[in-house]
Amino acid sequence: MSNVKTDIREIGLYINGKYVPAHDEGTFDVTNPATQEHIARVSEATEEDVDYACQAAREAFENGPWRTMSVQERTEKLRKMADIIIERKEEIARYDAMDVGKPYESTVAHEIGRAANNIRFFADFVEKQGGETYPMGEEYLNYTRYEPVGVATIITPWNVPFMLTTWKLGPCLAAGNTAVIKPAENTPLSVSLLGEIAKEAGIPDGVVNIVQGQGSTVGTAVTTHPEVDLVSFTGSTATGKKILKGGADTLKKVSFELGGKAANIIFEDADLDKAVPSSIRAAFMNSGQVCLAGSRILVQRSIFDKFLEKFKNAAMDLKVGDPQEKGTDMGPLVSKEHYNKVTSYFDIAEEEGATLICGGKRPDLPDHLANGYYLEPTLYIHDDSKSRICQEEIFGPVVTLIPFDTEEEALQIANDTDYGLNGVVWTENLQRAHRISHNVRAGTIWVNCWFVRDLRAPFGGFKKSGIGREGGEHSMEFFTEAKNICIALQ
Ligand SMILES: NC(=O)C1=CN([C@@H]2O[C@H](COP(=O)(O)OP(=O)(O)OC[C@H]3O[C@@H](n4cnc5c(N)ncnc54)[C@H](OP(=O)(O)O)[C@@H]3O)[C@@H](O)[C@H]2O)C=CC1
Ligand SMILES: CCCCCC/C=C/C(=O)O
Repeated sequence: MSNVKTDIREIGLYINGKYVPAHDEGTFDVTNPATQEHIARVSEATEEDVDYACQAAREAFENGPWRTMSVQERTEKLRKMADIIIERKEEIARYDAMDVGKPYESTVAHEIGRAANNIRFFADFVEKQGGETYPMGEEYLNYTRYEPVGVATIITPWNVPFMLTTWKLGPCLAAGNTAVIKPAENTPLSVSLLGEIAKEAGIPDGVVNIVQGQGSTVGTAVTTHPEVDLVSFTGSTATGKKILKGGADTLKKVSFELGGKAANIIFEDADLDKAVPSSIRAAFMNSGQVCLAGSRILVQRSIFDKFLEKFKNAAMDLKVGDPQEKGTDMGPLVSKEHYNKVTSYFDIAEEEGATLICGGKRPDLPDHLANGYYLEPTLYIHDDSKSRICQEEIFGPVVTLIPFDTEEEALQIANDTDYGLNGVVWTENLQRAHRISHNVRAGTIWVNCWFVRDLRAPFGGFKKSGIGREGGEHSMEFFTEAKNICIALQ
């Protein structure tokens, strides 16, 4: 079976270097959230398929050339993979636009380049990686090797399917592990291409495998399989807990990037010409379906009205529409189920006494988009930081403005959450910027900017936003076992 491209795409599982149907030939359908059109029929992995994929990954790890080939040879193949991703970036971005509803223009301009860079960066990283040596006088010498762990499961969410998968696959493969990837069921298209991309890059069969299907079945099977040594997961906190429990019996090593509810704190001395457009991006990029979204905007009372007016005008200027079209800022939400979840917060907000400033409904759109899951950028004001709209991850184009008076109050509100993925501070006062950055309990703090990424930096969450860190040496630490070798010299 090939990864055939017709109007309705037929997508197989990718196991041991081939696209194959499921054992029982079962499939599931994928729809385009912009229109509800049926766009793909995807093989749904059974437990036998998951077992076949995990065994293939194990065999490739133990007996294939991947783990033992020279770093130069391995990284050459990874760089080739990155080159192919760039060559095929339009196609990959079209796929993300089709099943996620992600605006094509920004995906092709930013996300796919980042995806290629995720692979290239870790190829470069391992090539430069050294080890430690600890001489014990003239008698003994210790030296350290960083060896691959084994078979990794990579589970990614629907909001950024391709880029987030490569963010894990890059260090996984660079370290010499093999992988079984399970993309989100709603958005299998772009990630399915990684099989043929790996093959073309010369990566041996069995090193990259892709199983498709539901989280509750295929996800559970692949994260509890005895041949799987480590699980790198990005998704919700609720699923993270299940994976941790399911992996306990076989002591799987885990790295979790989970949900968020970031505070974006705007002090009265902030440069609003920068803070407003950046806060708009933080609120509404990817229709707000972003773990790092600045969904709680804390604004100092003395500038509250001024900020509100500018922010509201900018939000209402965003173009909501067809993700395939140029100029679209916000596409639809990913699915009916998710649309229902997000819109349920409109009732919750009303019950909680929040003030609706704009949005809270579907936009008027042309007939061909009448069935899409679109929402207007939605803005509330609420001063109860304990309310559900201020506490829960809505994961849609819905943000709440919360007024504050003092720095202490801003910090108290910012930290009043179970999450701790990231925070944002806008101020021209250097001392205050440091103070706030040190005291917000989150894995990344952006000062006078948002979502600026250096792939060497640690990335991950405090509290219920994750376990472990990704990025540079942090990813490599997860995907390797450090081994000490002690040699008697006399
Ligand atoms: N911290 C970070 O870097 C990021 C975090 N996220 C978080 O991801 C979440 C959004 O994604 P969402 O899809 O709703 O999250 P889910 O946790 O529902 O799904 C994420 C992935 O896990 C799979 N999955 C679901 N149940 C299980 C299970 N029991 N065992 C194994 N795998 C399972 C899903 O498959 P299926 O879809 O088929 O059910 C999907 O592939 C948000 O909370 C967001 O904050 C998103 C991006 C970045
Ligand atoms: C629309 C892009 C959102 C990306 C969210 C997660 C980012 C992770 C990373 O940069 O590694």
